[in-house]
Amino acid sequence: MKIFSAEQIYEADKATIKKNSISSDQLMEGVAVQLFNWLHLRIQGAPVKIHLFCGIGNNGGDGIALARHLQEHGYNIAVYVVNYSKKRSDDFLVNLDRLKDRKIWPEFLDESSVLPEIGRDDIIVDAIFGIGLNRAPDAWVVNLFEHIQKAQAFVLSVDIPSGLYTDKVQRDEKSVVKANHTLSFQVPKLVFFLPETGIFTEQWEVLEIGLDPEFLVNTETDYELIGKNEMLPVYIPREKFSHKGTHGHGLIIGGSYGKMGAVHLASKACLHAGSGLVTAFVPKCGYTPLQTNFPEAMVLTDTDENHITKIDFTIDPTVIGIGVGLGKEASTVKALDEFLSANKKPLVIDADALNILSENKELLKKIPAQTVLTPHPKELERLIGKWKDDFDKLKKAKAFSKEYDCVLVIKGSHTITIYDDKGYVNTTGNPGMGTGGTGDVLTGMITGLIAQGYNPLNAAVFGVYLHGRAGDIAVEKTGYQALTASHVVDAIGLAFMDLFAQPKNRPDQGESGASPE
Ligand SMILES: NC(=O)C1=CN([C@@H]2O[C@H](COP(=O)(O)OP(=O)(O)OC[C@H]3O[C@@H](n4cnc5c(N)ncnc54)[C@H](O)[C@@H]3O)[C@@H](O)[C@H]2O)[C@H](O)CC1
Ligand SMILES: [K+]
Repeated sequence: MKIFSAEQIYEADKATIKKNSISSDQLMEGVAVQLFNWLHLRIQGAPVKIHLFCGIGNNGGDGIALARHLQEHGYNIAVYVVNYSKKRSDDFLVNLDRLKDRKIWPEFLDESSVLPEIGRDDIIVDAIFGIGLNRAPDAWVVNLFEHIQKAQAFVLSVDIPSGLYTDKVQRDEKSVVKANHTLSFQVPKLVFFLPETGIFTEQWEVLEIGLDPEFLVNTETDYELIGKNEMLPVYIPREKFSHKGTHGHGLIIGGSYGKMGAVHLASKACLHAGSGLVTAFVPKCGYTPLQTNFPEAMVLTDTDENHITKIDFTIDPTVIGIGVGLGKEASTVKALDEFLSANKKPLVIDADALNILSENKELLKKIPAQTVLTPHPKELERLIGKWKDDFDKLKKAKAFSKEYDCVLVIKGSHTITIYDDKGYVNTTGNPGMGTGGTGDVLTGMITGLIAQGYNPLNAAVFGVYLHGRAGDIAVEKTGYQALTASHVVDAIGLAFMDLFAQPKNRPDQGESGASPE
């Protein structure tokens, strides 16, 4: 699913209005009907008090139009106009008049108003600011946000939590409404997926509002949300007469004394992701544990007992995953340098191999085109430098990807894979996966996918998706606390099979997601 910028959403509105020969007011009416249907289906006429806080732009217009539908169906409503500016939008005014025609007089709130009482069991509709927010809200509006928060009532945000920008981070946390649920029009907003801004909505859901499909299909976006629908076309089916020789050979290089489990997990994940063969290249101390515990893997060893000191092998792997459990001994740094100078195979680089690259930036020039790098936030910072906020991080990551022609997998609760100018936002995974070894599993999976013929970008995006899905499947049996990296490996096969499972029937809902908390 494409993630559009605010500018593109405004363009989509214009294209829809033109193509369908409708007015912007009719588009808003369609939105209001969708909002009403969503609420009505859930509260089914219950006498719960609904407080609608409406701004004076089109987000406010949506709220005012929703209020009219609620009133027509006998709901117990209170409507407030948050008068933060004199520049009211035309469609807001049209809907305000319609409301007044029905003898509903909203309460106009400004700096001097006494704020309304809100019960804990009431519902709040937040239609104060939408995607048009372009500067920090005034202090009295921030006070209102705090008042809303203190009520502890259920907050439903219209399109986006008020106070949240679409393209930058709101510095002051109090200047954003914290929504329990956000109904986002037609497309999700990028800010729902970034660590600094995703915290403002617990759940989000897309409401189809009938924007022009041709515009949506033909417009390229900077970001894409990755779910099953995006991954199914990427999947490479197994051919009947294929054999282990046609599914590639993944080589996992890493390990050091006390960190051999990382290689075990990555190699196993590589095989479970479908690599025909897997070889682990480790210091000598890894030979016996790997051969004993993981019979499917072949094992090659360094001459050194405890660390990698020279990467020397005669096999011909399809792809190499390097770095898990590697350590940063001086002899290992030298070995990595020599290896990168000679290597011509596709690479997946993780963990200490990334740290070595960060400390020896000249080595980055030696990585092959489209190498996949899988940093967690600290490793990323060492690679690309400190960032001001999440948007700056993405900008720097894109510049880095271009400079070194690499695929950058930014690991997090919504892992974002960056290649060139584009970002792929993952939707699978859960907080149980924040546990030692899951990163090693991901490295192994991406290596295993490249071994089978996936191009590095597809392997990274698909690997991240499957990894999260495997975690989601595994956690159903273990719970968050007990989930381990081994459980994730064991569920990789189920994650593949889940691609072809029939979706559960949820006719009333669009695509949706929840923040991990
Ligand atoms: N395709 C769609 O998604 C549709 C969305 N709709 C809704 O329209 C809003 C966007 O409406 P817009 O009028 O452009 O913006 P806002 O409602 O967010 O209004 C903001 C308004 O106020 C000005 N402003 C911005 N920041 C401040 C500030 N800090 N203080 C005071 N004033 C401010 C700004 O100039 C705007 O004029 C979208 O989110 C949806 O809810 C449509 O209903 C139809 C299609
Ligand atoms: K809003």
